[in-house]
Amino acid sequence: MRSELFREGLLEGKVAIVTGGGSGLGRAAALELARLGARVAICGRRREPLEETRSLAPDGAITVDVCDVREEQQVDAFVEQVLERHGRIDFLLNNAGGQYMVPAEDITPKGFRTVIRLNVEGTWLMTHAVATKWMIPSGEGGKICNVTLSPHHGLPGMAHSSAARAAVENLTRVLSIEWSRFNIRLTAIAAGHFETETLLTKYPEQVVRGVAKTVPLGRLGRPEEFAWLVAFLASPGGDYFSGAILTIDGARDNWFGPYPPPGLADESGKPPAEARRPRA
Ligand SMILES: CCC/C=C/C(=O)SCCNC(=O)CCNC(=O)[C@H](O)C(C)(C)COP(=O)([O-])OP(=O)([O-])OC[C@H]1O[C@@H](n2cnc3c(N)ncnc32)[C@H](O)[C@@H]1OP(=O)([O-])[O-]
Ligand SMILES: NC(=O)C1=CN([C@@H]2O[C@H](COP(=O)(O)OP(=O)(O)OC[C@H]3O[C@@H](n4cnc5c(N)ncnc54)[C@H](OP(=O)(O)O)[C@@H]3O)[C@@H](O)[C@H]2O)C=CC1
Repeated sequence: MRSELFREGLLEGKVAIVTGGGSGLGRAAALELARLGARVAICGRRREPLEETRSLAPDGAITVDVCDVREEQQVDAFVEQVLERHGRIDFLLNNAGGQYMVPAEDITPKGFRTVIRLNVEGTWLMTHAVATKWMIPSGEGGKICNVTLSPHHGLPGMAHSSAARAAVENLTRVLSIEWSRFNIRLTAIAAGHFETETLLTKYPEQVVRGVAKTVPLGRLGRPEEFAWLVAFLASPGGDYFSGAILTIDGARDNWFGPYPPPGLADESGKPPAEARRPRA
């Protein structure tokens, strides 16, 4: 299948890594990069979903490795394997991540560490390995894109993850400065609510039922909308983006709920305006 948006061969010759490529946003991104001609290496903890992603891509476009991004030795071995196989790495999407929903007072020290370790340490280990094994010594640089969370003003029930994603966004900013001398460009995509299978099945039913109503556009994002942004960043169109946090969330960061709020609009859907007072 061809990309619905971009020209064929746009990413010919490029090599990309997508962590967590076996499902949801990671799968959508890996498939779009592969459709555009990139060779894509995906990883995750379970082989089966990764193989399924591979089976959906053009023959030979996607390779699969089991790798837990929290484990330093596995990350090193994975990156070395990709370099052995493909000889270069142009683009890294740190998509593997997540959390569980829980009131903050019920987060145990182990639970907090678990979420920080996956999102912050996992992202860091992969970023550091790709930079030090290829992007810096090759002299070629490259692009690294992290996945974070919108809303930035805090997501109740996800205190651990809100903290972790803020850390990843600042890491993105500081590395975009430090590693500009190596021509490494870093961005973060702050994703709002996307209709992935995990989002629709992992969280409590009442949360899933109501989540679109917390988005001004009134709907969840579609995985392909995320994948198009990733492909754009990987393409020459993304060459001058660095240090930027790109929020893709149907305006969720700026408001909590559909706009106009229910009950406030007139019959045509128009929000109210105050009457002008006569001048004294
Ligand atoms: C509206 C939503 C917006 C959507 C955003 C998205 O990101 S959608 C996409 C989202 N996608 C994802 O999130 C995908 C990736 N997420 C994951 O793999 C897991 O959610 C993970 C981050 C917990 C890591 O898993 P793991 O296998 O490494 O860890 P483990 O299972 O072995 O747990 C270790 C410790 O964590 C704690 N703890 C864990 N769960 C709960 C709980 N429900 N309750 C309470 N506590 C919990 C507990 O302390 C446990 O230790 P214990 O008590 O067992 O000794
Ligand atoms: N869907 C949404 O609305 C939003 C999603 N996000 C973020 O976007 C990313 C993708 O989300 P989504 O596709 O919805 O969720 P998924 O749960 O489908 O994706 C997470 C992927 O990461 C992999 N993964 C998890 N832990 C590890 C690990 N330790 N090492 C390697 N791979 C791992 C999982 O595979 P496996 O279990 O086999 O390891 C899975 O394929 C996540 O970071 C998520 O938090 C952010 C905001 C909103």
